[in-house]
Amino acid sequence: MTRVLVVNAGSSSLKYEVLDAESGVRVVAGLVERIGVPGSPVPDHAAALTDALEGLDVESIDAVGHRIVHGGTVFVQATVIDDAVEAEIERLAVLAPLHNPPGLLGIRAARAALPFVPQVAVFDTAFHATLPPEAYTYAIDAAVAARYQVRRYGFHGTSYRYVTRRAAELLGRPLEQLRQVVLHLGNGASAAAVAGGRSINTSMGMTPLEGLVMGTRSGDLDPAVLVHLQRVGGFDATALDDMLNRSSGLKGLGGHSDMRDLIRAIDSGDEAAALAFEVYVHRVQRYIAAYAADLGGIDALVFTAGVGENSALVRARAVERLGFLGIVVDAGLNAAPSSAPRFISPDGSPVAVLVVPTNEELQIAFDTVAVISGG
Ligand SMILES: Nc1ncnc2c1ncn2[C@@H]1O[C@H](COP(=O)(O)OP(=O)(O)O)[C@@H](O)[C@H]1O
Ligand SMILES: CC(=O)OP(=O)(O)O
Ligand SMILES: [Mg+2]
Repeated sequence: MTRVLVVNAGSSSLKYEVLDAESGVRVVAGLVERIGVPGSPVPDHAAALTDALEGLDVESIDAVGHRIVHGGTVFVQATVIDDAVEAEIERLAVLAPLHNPPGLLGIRAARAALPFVPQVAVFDTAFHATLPPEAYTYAIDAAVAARYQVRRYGFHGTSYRYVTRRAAELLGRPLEQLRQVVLHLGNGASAAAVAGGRSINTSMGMTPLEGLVMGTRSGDLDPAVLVHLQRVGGFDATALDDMLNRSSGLKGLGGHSDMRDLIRAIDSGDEAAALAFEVYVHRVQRYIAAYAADLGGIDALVFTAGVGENSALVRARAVERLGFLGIVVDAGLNAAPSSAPRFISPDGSPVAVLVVPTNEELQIAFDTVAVISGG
């Protein structure tokens, strides 16, 4: 039996689990949400982590798996952490300012608390190492891109790997034959086009800022907006970074980063919140259609993560105009509350639409054991 402690520092959450990597059975599970959200009792990831580690029986743990968001071009698979790996993750933090720093806090806290236990980093970027050049290349001056290592990476890869396999099982078809569009809609949100289990496009780019509208992040933007704000608004790099990553998205438009809070505000008649929701849904819809085109057709559309798993309203609105692609949801199936993986398209639909709860922790535990056992 191999007991793995998994630490998943999301941008607004800390998820930790101790699980038996052979059976997948959970021994301990904890979730701290709304980290840093105004009014929340949890100010930052460090506080959340200290509380988490205090409650654990460290003697029983054989390995620790850490979710690390940015692995750059160096880490294309899960890697045992030593001082050099830790330093490289720190160097990459500038490319994932909301994520690599809490990920590092997790590594440091766990290495201090469990100094003799192997620790493994499992990277969000790794799954997207298969992106073709036409998907990972930005159309900027190639010399500038090369000099500053500007390219797209993509994130949420651990989630995509787990969810696409589960979807294939549910469909009863080989993963290798499926064209899937997956929407990972959490606080951070992205879409991926997955052909035969390989990522061929994804909406996040060099950093987890590109693509969909998120809790506090803008997603896609005309880059000239940044130039304008620098020239006319006096914004410097820090101010831009802060605005785009922390005070944009649903929060910037509608005053709430958390989708539950946003929907509550809409229900009470808040027009700014309603506009934020429309912009969010419009963007999701566009990526579904674009990725169906990238794949040359779509067999399955899969919703996952906090919003994708729980908001029937977001799912219904996202596919509302996509009937021309064969994408429709059954209103009753979509609205039925459930935490199980399930179909929400009508029987016999040309495109299967599914809700598949992600399990990054389980995937990280498997990957951790595979790495330390040399598999
Ligand atoms: N029942 C629900 N309806 C709508 N949104 C929900 C629901 N439950 C959770 N969410 C949303 O899921 C998001 C958090 O997703 P999660 O995947 O946990 O985030 P993280 O990116 O931090 O890992 C929040 O916006 C939250 O409001
Ligand atoms: C990469 C990313 O945005 O992660 P999360 O959704 O957990 O914030
Ligand atoms: Mg997450």
